[in-house]
Amino acid sequence: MSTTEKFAEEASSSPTTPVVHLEEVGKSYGNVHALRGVSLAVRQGEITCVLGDNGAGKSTLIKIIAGLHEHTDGVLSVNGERRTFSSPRESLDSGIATVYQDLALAPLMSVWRNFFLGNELTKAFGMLDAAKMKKIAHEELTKMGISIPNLEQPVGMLSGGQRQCIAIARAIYFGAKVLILDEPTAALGVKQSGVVLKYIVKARDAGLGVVFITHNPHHAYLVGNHFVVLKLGRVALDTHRADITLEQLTNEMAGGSELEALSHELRGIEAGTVVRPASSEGPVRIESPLEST
Ligand SMILES: Nc1ncnc2c1ncn2[C@@H]1O[C@H](COP(=O)(O)OP(=O)(O)OP(=O)(O)O)[C@@H](O)[C@H]1O
Repeated sequence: MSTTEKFAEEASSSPTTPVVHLEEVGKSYGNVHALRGVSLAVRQGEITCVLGDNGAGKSTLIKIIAGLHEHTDGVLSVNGERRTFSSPRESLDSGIATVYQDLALAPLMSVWRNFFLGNELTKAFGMLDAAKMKKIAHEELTKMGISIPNLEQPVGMLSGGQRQCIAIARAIYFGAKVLILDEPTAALGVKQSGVVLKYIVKARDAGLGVVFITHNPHHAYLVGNHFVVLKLGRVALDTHRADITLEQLTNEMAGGSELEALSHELRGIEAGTVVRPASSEGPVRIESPLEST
């Protein structure tokens, strides 16, 4: 069975009560309505993919759940309890771990120090228990199948994919119930993206509710159980895996009618003439019928 088929097969699970629930949530920055009437149910043991183009409101949504911004409308509940987080610590204390694309770890610190960052183990007289932390970090990373030969290495020397995987393993070890991943594959190549997607699936299989923010419908469809597409701050689509194909999801992301218009425009360009500049090294200019008015 191919990895794609395996992910697809694993990505079907039964619905449970939402661990994080947004009902008609809105957020305004002065006159700017970044989010309006957004409802979202995040369930444990499921990967909820939140997709959207630039400016769709994905970051704002994460910031509300992660405690960086307070919502201005609607209701946010965690485990059925109404909440408004006024700090990231409050969100973390509720079992919600957020991994940001660039800020996941401290680049100059070693792998094991990063694993325990903010949760350091101490022994007598408040001394750091380095030996114990190294041992646990090694065991936990190995358990996840993450192979980092030297845990003394600064995290900044690792690949972006390895850094994301360490951040995911750390969240699982420290007992997160919900894992929010902010575009974890955006800066990665195909192979590294695959590795990170594998750990996203592991986090789900460990029982976490995963919120996977992405621009990429292909990555989302490989692992997702539930898909929410945001457009201009509103939910444009909220559906489950059984009810949508990759093609439909991709089309939805591109925006059905916008895609139609683009395809029309491209047909026009194809029908145009290619004009080479005098210097053969210069850019190729395509004269399209759309330009010649
Ligand atoms: N602090 C802020 N003050 C004013 N407007 C903001 C602020 N943060 C976001 N916005 C606006 O809210 C809207 C949604 O932005 P947001 O960053 O949440 O979108 P996004 O989907 O994360 O986009 P991207 O993929 O580009 O990061 C945008 O119009 C943006 O300009």
